[in-house]
Amino acid sequence: MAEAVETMDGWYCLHDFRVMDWTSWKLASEENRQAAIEEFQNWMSDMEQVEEANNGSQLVYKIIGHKADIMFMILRPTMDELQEIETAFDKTKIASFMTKSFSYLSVVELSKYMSKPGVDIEHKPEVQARLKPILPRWDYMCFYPMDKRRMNDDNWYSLEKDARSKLMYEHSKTGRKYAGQIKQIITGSFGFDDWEWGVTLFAHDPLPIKKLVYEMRFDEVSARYGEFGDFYFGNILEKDAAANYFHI
Ligand code: VOV
Repeated sequence: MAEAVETMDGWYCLHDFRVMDWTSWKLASEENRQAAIEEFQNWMSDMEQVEEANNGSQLVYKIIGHKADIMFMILRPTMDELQEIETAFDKTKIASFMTKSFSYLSVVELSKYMSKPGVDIEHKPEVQARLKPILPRWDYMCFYPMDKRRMNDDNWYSLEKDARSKLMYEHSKTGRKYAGQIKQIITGSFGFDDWEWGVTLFAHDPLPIKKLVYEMRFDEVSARYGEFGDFYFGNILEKDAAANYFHI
């Protein structure tokens, strides 16, 4: 029987996608809209204070296309905090002008495929920083969920660990070519959501994301074993730009 690889798990993660009901928003009074925007910006400020205290991190993106308008990516030490944040947002004024289109629950994950046996890397500061990351305020974000295939001869979960490590090494070599252009956060979602991992990529320019995802399609681990869900792509929404975004 193939051996599982040990994972290191960090902050819990919620990707929360909302669709804006622009028609109701337009029908609301200027005063109500203003109050909703101010409350939203205050909510973002409160979240930023949590990040400054290093107790979590979050970003808001404007999703391009019709799958959603806004995505919150929220990282917190406990799953309970994610639930509280989701409910707190649901109770805001602006949330009553939004519907929920999709969500994804996971935990920041690093696997020990690349670590030497007997060496404890989990407590190294650089590993802890990757498990509890302050999200990069980069302009573009791409999110998609994925599985590793279990079909006939292409079953990731019956491959021996050495074979999987070799494929992951090839995967990391492709990824490293994009150092400085793309930051990836892999979150594990076994038991938490419908897919096995969430992939969140951050970039300053959209094109390297396309190039990386395309190039990785040819890595054996993706070509033979990767199954992918819907892709979401967005532009960052900073707190100070929120008034302009919601302005009618
Ligand atoms: C941006 C570049 C980039 C880089 C440098 C990179 C490197 C690495 C390393 C070194 C490791 C293993 C150790 C760890 O860190 O866990 C991983 C792990 C993983 N990756 Fe990755 N990945 C990247 C990027 C990257 C992308 C774009 C994807 C999506 C694949 C695609 O085809 O669309 C992906 C997926 C994953 C997954 C699902 C895992 C966990 C697999 C498992 O079975 O446990 N990843 N990844």
